[in-house]
Amino acid sequence: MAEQSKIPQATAKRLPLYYRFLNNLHLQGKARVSSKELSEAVKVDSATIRRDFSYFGALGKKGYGYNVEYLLGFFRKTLDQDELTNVALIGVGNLGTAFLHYNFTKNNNTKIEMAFDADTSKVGQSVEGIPIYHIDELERRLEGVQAAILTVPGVEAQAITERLTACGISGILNFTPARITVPEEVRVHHIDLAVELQSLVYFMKHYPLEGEDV
Ligand SMILES: NC(=O)c1ccc[n+]([C@@H]2O[C@H](COP(=O)([O-])OP(=O)(O)OC[C@H]3O[C@@H](n4cnc5c(N)ncnc54)[C@H](O)[C@@H]3O)[C@@H](O)[C@H]2O)c1
Repeated sequence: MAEQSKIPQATAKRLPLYYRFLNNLHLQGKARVSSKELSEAVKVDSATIRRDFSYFGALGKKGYGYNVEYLLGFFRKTLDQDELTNVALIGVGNLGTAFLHYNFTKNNNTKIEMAFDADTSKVGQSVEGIPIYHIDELERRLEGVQAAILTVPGVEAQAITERLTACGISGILNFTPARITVPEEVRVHHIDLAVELQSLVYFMKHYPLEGEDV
């Protein structure tokens, strides 16, 4: 990820989005893509796409667009797509089960390797081939896992986080409402659908789209 330190964070955040779309184009045998096409597919305005791409030296030619293979090669290197990050999911309830059914590896560099729950009726089962272990086995099983998805009740989040970080987990995707405290070298991304929905409605009201490319 060395190159990513030189590009703005907002640009870095859009890279997986670009990567996914370009990978699909590549699989369909497309050799090039215009910034307009990209813009419509990933819902990012084309001026932003051009600026983002200029950071990695992909300038695109007028009337030709971008070379899909070149961009993919760049993204793969930057996003470490060739390196798979193993993920553990903690809490196989409504939300957790849905995530286990979703095939993250299809267009991505992450794989849920294992899941944990405290409910003994779930332990020993598997979802889409992903085994569910008892949470008591966390320390014993986490070998080779770098990141975790937290889908347990909020009250359980901090205690589990402490066990995860003690095992060397360096990234947590937190879906619980709890604000978890972690050592400073651990990255936490918090996802709250209620906040996202509220923000969507706010933007719908205050910044209505006019249906044209900005
Ligand atoms: N971020 C969002 O947008 C969003 C949306 C919905 C729910 N949530 C949150 O996600 C979490 C999960 O929601 P849900 O609807 O799937 O709940 P759920 O009750 O269906 O699932 C929770 C699971 O965690 C397990 N669990 C409880 N304590 C545990 C422990 N100590 N160790 C391991 N597993 C344990 C339970 O057995 C259960 O299977 C909750 O914190 C909820 O508030 C977040």
